[in-house]
Amino acid sequence: MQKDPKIIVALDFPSEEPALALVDSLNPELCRLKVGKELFTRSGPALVKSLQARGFEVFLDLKFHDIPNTTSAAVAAAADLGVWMVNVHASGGARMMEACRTRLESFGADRPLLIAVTVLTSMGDDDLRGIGIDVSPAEQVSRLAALTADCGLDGVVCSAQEAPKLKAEHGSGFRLVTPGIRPLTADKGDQQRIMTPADALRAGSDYLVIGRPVTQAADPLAALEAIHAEVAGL
Ligand SMILES: O=c1ccn([C@@H]2O[C@H](COP(=O)(O)O)[C@@H](O)[C@H]2O)c(=O)[nH]1
Repeated sequence: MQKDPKIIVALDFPSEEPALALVDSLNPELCRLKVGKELFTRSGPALVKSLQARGFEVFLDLKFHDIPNTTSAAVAAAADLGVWMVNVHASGGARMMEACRTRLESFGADRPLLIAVTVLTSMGDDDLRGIGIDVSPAEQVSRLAALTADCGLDGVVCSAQEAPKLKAEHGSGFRLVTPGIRPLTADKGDQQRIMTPADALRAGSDYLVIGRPVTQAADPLAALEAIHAEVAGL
C-alpha cells in the first residue's frame, strides 16, 4: 500500500453487491474506503472484513453520538473490527470524547484513529440558526475542533474551507478529514461547504472524502484516477 493515501472513497451504496463491484476495480494504493450508515446497516461487519481482506483500510463513518458509556463501547467495537479510523460527534461533549479516547488506549498502537465531526459539510448559516447556533459554520467548527483537541482526539471532520484556520490553530499533527469535495465539473448535491480536491489539499486537508463524484460517475475508476492525477504531488 502507498504510505498514506489521501483519498477516501465513500461507499454510499444500498447493498454489498454494487459496493464490491466498484471496490474490485480499485486499488488500495490509490485510496482508502469509507463505510457509512447505509451500507453498514445493510451489510455490517462482514462487509468491513471483505474490504480489509482486499487490502483496503476502512474508515467506519458511523458518527456515534450518545452518552459516554454507550459511545465508548461502540468505538471499542469498531477497534475490534480493525478499522483504520472511527468517528463520533464533537457535539456529544468533552466527557463523551474523553471516554472514547480512554477506551481506545487499551488497543495500543493498533487502535483506530479517533476523530470528531464538527459541523456537517451540508450545513450553512441558516441550518445552524435552525438548531439554535447563532455563529457561522467556521466559528462553530473552530469551537468544536478546540474541544476535540483538548480531549486528545486525533483530528476532526470539517470542510476544507475551515482547514487553513484549523491547521494554524492545532498544527500539522491534528488530522483534518474533509468531505464536501467537488471536482469543478461535479454536482454540488446536498453539500454546501465545498472545495475542489487540489484546493482542499492546498488548504491543509489531510484526507479527502469523496463519494458521488466517483461512485455516481459513468466511469468511477476514470473519475478516481482523474482526481488522483489532480492531487498528485500536492
Ligand atoms: O460533514 C460531513 C461528514 C460526513 N460526510 C460524509 O461524506 C460523504 C460525502 O459524500 P459525497 O457524495 O461526496 O457528498 C458521505 O458519505 C457523507 O455521509 C459528509 O458529507 N459531510
